Amino acid sequence: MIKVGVLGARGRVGLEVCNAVEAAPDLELVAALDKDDAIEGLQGAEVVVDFTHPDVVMGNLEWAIAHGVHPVVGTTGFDTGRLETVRGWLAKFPGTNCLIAPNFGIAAVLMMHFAQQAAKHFESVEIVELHHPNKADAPSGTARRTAELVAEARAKAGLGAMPDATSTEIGGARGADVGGVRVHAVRLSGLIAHQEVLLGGDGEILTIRHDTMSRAAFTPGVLLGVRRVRELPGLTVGLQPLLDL
Ligand SMILES: NC(=O)C1=CN([C@@H]2O[C@H](COP(=O)(O)OP(=O)(O)OC[C@H]3O[C@@H](n4cnc5c(N)ncnc54)[C@H](OP(=O)(O)O)[C@@H]3O)[C@@H](O)[C@H]2O)C=CC1
Ligand SMILES: O=C(O)C1=N[C@H](C(=O)O)C[C@H](O)C1
Repeated sequence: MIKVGVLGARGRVGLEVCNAVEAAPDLELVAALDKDDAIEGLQGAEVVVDFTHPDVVMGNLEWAIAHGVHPVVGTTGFDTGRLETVRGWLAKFPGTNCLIAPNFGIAAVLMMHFAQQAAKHFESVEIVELHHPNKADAPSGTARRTAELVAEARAKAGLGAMPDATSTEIGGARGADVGGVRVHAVRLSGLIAHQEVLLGGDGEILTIRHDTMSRAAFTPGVLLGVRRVRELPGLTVGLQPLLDL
């Protein structure tokens, strides 16, 4: 049995994770903590799942890594600076590993992977992410990571800047620039989490779309991370390596 703690246990995703851990025969839910619960309640957990808030996740990670609890992190807001800080903490505690994935949905991971593969074949790529209006961060962690993967693939293929004649703009109209890839964020009641990657070339458009229909969609990927994190040394970013992609 793997002893699992959950941070953000009363949140939209945390609730689903607690239910999934409790239903899994090889996992034991030993702590379900939310805002205002002392983090020391994680003592005794081997793995901690974090679905909290970008403002608090770094403090949670610092505590967990220093106490030998392997974090599996869904909370977003990670840029290269934050990832470097986590690597620094892990270097001080080499027995502890950490998995940070901007999206635990298997289909979402495939969408990112397909976008990365397709990127080198197209002159233009833009990303539109669409989420529920309670989301704290924009653009989404998934969109940010997709843009980074697309930018890496374009650089590797020797592609330069995308065509764009915009010379007059109301601020924000062309979205955020993530490594040269434009990312547009929609916040709309009724949505959960959705993304389109638009790839344009010579007389052809390829659209790769992903839709999250229920937050239970994140739990198989989270449980995969919980089962595997102890054998993944250091920091792993994204679920791709666990899916043999
Ligand atoms: N990687 C992935 O696959 C996915 C990632 N996410 C990300 O996960 C995060 C959470 O999303 P979601 O569940 O929708 O958000 P919610 O706001 O529904 O849940 C977050 C929960 O964490 C609680 N919380 C706040 N601070 C702390 C703390 N210090 N310790 C413990 N709990 C705390 C919140 O309490 P209170 O409400 O009182 O502040 C709330 O109950 C976001 O960053 C989101 O982008 C979401 C879906 C999938
Ligand atoms: O806040 C959310 O809801 C989600 N957050 C993650 C992100 O920012 O990419 C994953 C998914 O999009 C749902």
